[in-house]
Amino acid sequence: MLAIKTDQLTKTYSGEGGCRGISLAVPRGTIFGLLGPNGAGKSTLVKMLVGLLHPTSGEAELLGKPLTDITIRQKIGFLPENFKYHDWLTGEDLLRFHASLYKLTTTEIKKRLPEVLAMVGLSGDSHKTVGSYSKGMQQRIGLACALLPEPDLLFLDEPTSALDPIGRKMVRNIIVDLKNQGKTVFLNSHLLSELETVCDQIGIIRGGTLIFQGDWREISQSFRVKIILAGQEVKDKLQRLDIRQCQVIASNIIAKTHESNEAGMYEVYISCKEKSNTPELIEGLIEVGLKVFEVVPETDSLENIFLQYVSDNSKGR
Ligand SMILES: Nc1ncnc2c1ncn2[C@@H]1O[C@H](COP(=O)(O)OP(=O)(O)OP(=O)(O)O)[C@@H](O)[C@H]1O
Repeated sequence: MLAIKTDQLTKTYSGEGGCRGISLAVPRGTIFGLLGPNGAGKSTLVKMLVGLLHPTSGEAELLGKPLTDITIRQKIGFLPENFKYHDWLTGEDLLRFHASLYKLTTTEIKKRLPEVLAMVGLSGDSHKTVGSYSKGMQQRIGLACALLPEPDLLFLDEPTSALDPIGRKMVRNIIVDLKNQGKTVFLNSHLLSELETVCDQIGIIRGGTLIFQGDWREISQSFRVKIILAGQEVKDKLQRLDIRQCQVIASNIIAKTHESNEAGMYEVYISCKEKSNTPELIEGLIEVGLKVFEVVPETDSLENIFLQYVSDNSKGR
């Protein structure tokens, strides 16, 4: 069962910008992270999905219903990127207002208000006006509004941009709890280290086009080793190195031991298909007469993969 399904979804602004031909499938009960450089089209896509923008073309379904079915919005929570709430309302008033938009009953409001305030850590501040809240508190109350209807699908656009590390952890916990309850979370964030820890799948968007969707761990299977070594004719020897499944990515001299450039201490990055290739690699380096001082395994991070995708011309326009 899919929580989100889009088919060639497109939104352009007078024929420019926005995003084009987005075909996406997000399974229910998962956490999906959308990544992309500034101006890539992430917010445009989210705004179309939550009904704030009409697509120029293409189709989409949320929780099995077409975007045009507005009843489904009662099951959807949304925290916008540029949140700006009514300054003069208290936190509680704002929640009541959103509860009325969601058409929650009096009984549901009575139960849900204290629950969401506790979830976002604002129980003691609900009587204060939103205008007196700090930016982080405003983001928290926005999240509380999005959580009000116990959403089956929650869209969070940069949910932690104003939060301190404690607030970020709180959001992470909320997201993981929702997933454990079978809900779906669609996250838009530049904080890749956060996405890395929670997301089941990611989508990478560049220049308005979706250039990757899937489990980022599957494309991070190759791993690198950083090796500090020394010797004569290091570059030649590295070129002659013939180790199965291993490839030298870069070698930089970090200290000269003689006047000649040919001898010195080098920092070498080598990619290996599998971790089990490492002993063979070290043996190979020693066999060609190099002295190995340090071997540091480096697993690919989501940040590395993202940078590689958005800078690689072969992977999108
Ligand atoms: N209202 C608008 N009118 C005209 N162009 C727009 C409008 N909104 C967005 N765009 C353009 O569409 C493209 C995608 O913008 P969008 O805000 O969706 O990107 P984003 O990935 O969310 O960026 P960021 O990470 O900076 O928030 C950009 O080129 C932007 O200039």
